[in-house]
Amino acid sequence: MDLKQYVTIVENWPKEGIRFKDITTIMDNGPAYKYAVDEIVKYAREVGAEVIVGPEARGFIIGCPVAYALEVGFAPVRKPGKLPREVISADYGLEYGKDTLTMHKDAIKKGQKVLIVDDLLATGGTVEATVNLIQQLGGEVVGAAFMIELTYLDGRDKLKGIDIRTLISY
Ligand SMILES: O=P(O)(O)OC[C@H]1O[C@H](OP(=O)(O)OP(=O)(O)O)[C@H](O)[C@@H]1O
Ligand SMILES: Nc1ncnc2[nH]cnc12
Repeated sequence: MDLKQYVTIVENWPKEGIRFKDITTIMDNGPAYKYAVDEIVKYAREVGAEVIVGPEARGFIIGCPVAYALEVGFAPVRKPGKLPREVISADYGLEYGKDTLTMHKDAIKKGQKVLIVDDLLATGGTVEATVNLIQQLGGEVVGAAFMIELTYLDGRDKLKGIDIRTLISY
């Protein structure tokens, strides 16, 4: 399937100069959504993922159905003040901003094989912070999977040593 045809490009959103890749037009198409999830499920099986970790909010849209299909758990990465119990934190930069990410302290077991799933790899800041969180908890990052990669932002440079799978690139 040519998944790219289902991505909508929105010019100058949320800021002047950004070409926003809107994935809601993948999600609202049943076969396209299923194809994207199934491709990441295949990859998750290859790398032996024991738990899926996904960053708020678009990482939930794609990460949760992957975890469901594999019958493994899903651990959310959230912005500060959202998780109710004891958390660990990591700072990161975005294509259009700066923020902090958190995870529950008991979200990952030591030595657990973790696959990070998100909709899109841009500068790599979100995933770099997510890797930091998983490693603080003693998890082993076995891969990172995205529907979309913005290759011109060189996100892979921040993720040296991590196996990366993407379905569409710009
Ligand atoms: O590679 P990076 O430069 O870090 O950018 C990629 C991240 O940016 C977007 O999330 P955003 O923070 O906009 O939050 P959202 O999912 O809640 O919309 C996207 O869903 C990725 O998580
Ligand atoms: N250009 C972009 N489109 C969609 N999501 C993004 N997250 C970071 N950069 C993005």
